[in-house]
Amino acid sequence: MIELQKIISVLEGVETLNFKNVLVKGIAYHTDRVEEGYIFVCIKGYQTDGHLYAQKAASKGALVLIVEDFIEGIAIPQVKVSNSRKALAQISAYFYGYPSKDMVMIGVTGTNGKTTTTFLIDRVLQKAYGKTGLIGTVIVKNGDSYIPAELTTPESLDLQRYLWEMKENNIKYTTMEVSSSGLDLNRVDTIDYKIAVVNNISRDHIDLHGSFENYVNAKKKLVRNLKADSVAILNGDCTETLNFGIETIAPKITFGIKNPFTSVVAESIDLSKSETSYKLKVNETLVFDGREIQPQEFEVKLKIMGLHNVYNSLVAATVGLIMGVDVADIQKALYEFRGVERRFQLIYNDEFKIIDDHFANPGNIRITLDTIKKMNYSQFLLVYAIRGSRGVTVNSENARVIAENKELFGLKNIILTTSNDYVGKKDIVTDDELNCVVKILEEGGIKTQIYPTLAEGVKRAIDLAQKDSLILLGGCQGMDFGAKIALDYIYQKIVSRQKLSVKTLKELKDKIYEPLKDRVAGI
Ligand SMILES: CC(=O)N[C@H]1[C@@H](OP(=O)(O)OP(=O)(O)OC[C@H]2O[C@@H](n3ccc(=O)[nH]c3=O)[C@H](O)[C@@H]2O)O[C@H](CO)[C@@H](O)[C@@H]1O[C@H](C)C(=O)N[C@@H](C)C(=O)N[C@H](CCC(=O)O)C(=O)O
Ligand SMILES: Nc1ncnc2c1ncn2[C@@H]1O[C@H](COP(=O)(O)OP(=O)(O)OP(=O)(O)O)[C@@H](O)[C@H]1O
Repeated sequence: MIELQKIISVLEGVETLNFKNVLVKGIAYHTDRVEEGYIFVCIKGYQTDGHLYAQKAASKGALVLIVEDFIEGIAIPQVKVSNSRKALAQISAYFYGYPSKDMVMIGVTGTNGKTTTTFLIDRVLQKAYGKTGLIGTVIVKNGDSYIPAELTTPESLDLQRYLWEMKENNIKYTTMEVSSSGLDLNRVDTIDYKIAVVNNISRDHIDLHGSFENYVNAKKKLVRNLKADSVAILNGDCTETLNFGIETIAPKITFGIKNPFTSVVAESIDLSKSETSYKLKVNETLVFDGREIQPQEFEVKLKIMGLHNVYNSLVAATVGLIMGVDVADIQKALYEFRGVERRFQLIYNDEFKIIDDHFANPGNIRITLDTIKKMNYSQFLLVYAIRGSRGVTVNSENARVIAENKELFGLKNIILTTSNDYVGKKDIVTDDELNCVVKILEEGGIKTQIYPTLAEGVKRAIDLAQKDSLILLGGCQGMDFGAKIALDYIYQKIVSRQKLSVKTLKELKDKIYEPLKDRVAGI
């Protein structure tokens, strides 16, 4: 229990009403989580206003309200601040004893690749140091245990609690995804990142931020807040990302594959097989935390495919190098990693291949198609599930990138579907969303086959597949519905073609569903 006076001493310019120095047991920003003796922080949100729930919070036992406007008729102490989200971040960090100060915090932002890159970095650090923390879109991992994540970057209160739990578990290295919303909505205020990574910047989340400029500006907060003894790791092939360099006083390390003058570069990249390989070259002496890493080169091999994963693994290797991890451990950790679900995930690799990918924004679509161009296959089939609820602008931008890559698509080998048979009401694809995609593809000279349900679309692609075809399940496929439909259908087809004994049937089932067994394969 902490005195209210002490907690609010970390806030600037507060005004109080009915002040009493009560003892505080906890903090909540949602009424559902309020308990006796808690502070309730009233946040003016996008959907509703937390101030409207103050009475309910008080009746559940809240002892104090943090408000942006005093609320009449509630007798408990009220502390008025100019920004409740900011205040939530500050009091949460104080309440949990600033746990991040005892850890090396690594923050990864960027439009694409945050999840994969954080998993890869975590793998490298885990190999070297044993217990590590990882926070992102898929999971929150504290050493050996993990829970599914609610957001990419948790709300500040939850984030501080996770970090406190990690500190209690003696975790010294935590890697986390830092989303634009996380930065914009003060979720990571008070966290000092020792290493900040900016993977790449392209258009995304315009619906959340209002404009691309606002989105980029939100992301820049990550490097702006770095101290001089930290480091910014920037993608040297992406001009938008390189611009982040002038926003920070921290030293910079660049990585890339196109610009041979980046600090760390990947050369001789081979994407033609089911495994990826390249030569990592450190072009200059890297200095971090009193360590000097001399120019050198070594081989990197990956089980995960795709040009984007060359970038993601370059970042992880760079973090490993500057953290003093042995090259052999870096190589092993990167090679052992089997990928994260729906991130260019190879889910079937037999007479033909099936890859499952988000395919969600222009950057992600472009790099996925660029990778596909470098692969060997007899025929490429794209099952593209349009994103419901994202609107015409987002869907048109995505369709334009597909149309720019016309050379990949022969006659009618884009199968357009919706996931209306699987998603909830709010994600149903509207006629406008479907029509804008069809129009852009047709204007770009690409013909499509349209199937209203995901099940029909996926099955059609499998029926069309020939030896060495490559099927990409891209777009909104729910969590893994597209993958499940595909594997179920392949299983049924094989079973109906052959007379199999129970033992071989089981073997077949195990083999086919293997990639889905452990969907968070990074663990
Ligand atoms: C768009 C967005 O970021 N929304 C976040 C925002 O919600 P909001 O402003 O709409 O909140 P609201 O529903 O209006 O409620 C206002 C306040 O009243 C409280 N309330 C509300 C109802 C009630 O019964 N009782 C109650 O106390 C709420 O807890 C909240 O404090 O603040 C909430 C509390 O902090 C977040 O949970 C919520 O994330 C929602 C769930 C979400 O989907 N966010 C996504 C868009 C997001 O943040 N994504 C990024 C990745 C995307 C990127 O790269 O930027 C991420 O980091 O996950
Ligand atoms: N470095 C990269 N550059 C461009 N695209 C990438 C990169 N890494 C991954 N991608 C693409 O983005 C998709 C999502 O990858 P990942 O989940 O790692 O990114 P993310 O930024 O965390 O996105 P999300 O928050 O949706 O999980 C991948 O399937 C892949 O197609």
